[in-house]
Amino acid sequence: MTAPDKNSLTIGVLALQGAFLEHIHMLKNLPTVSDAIPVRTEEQLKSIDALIIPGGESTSMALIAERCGLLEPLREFVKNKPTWGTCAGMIMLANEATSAKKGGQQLIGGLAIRVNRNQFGTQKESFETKLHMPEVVGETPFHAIFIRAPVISDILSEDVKILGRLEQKVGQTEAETIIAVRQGHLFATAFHPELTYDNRLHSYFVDLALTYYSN
Ligand SMILES: NC(=O)CC[C@H](N)C(=O)O
Repeated sequence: MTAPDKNSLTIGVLALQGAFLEHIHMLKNLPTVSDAIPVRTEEQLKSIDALIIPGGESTSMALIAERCGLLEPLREFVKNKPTWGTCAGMIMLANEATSAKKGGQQLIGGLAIRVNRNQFGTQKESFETKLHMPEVVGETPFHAIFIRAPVISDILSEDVKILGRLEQKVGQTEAETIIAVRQGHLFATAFHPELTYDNRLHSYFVDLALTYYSN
């Protein structure tokens, strides 16, 4: 792995659709981030050390990425650069998705999980809950916002580590359902951490990327 010659990173946020500005604001407050930029072109993708794929609508994001010729460059990027998918971004990073758009939808893939889209129902069924994720954020629980969120229904490789589960049953969805995972340099969360004032998940991801490049 070619190490970027620095101890702070340029992080990109895929800015085709969805909640990308909020991620950029969170990243700009971290001392280990030298720059946080919106990514809309292959050139911008080449200039960053790590990427966040935000929440939004995975079907629209995939269509726009395809039209901009970004789908293949993104597939190459995630092979060896740290990437974090949140909500729709997690769907994009997954190798497989159920409840996908009729006729199928394009994914970037790379993360060996199967996700189920819109697990909790429509916008009305959005909810907030506390999550205990000690390996990610220490002992203080993280306040998580789920908006038409997916869940991780299956883990497809032993390399995938479970980092978070629902603590209680939500509607028809059982407690213990997986909502955060990591596979080496790839990280995925089913909720929207950029919509809180808590930047511990962003900090975790930047540390993951710094560690990845220093090894
Ligand atoms: N908040 C979100 O990112 C929602 C994801 C959306 N339901 C999708 O399938 O893409």
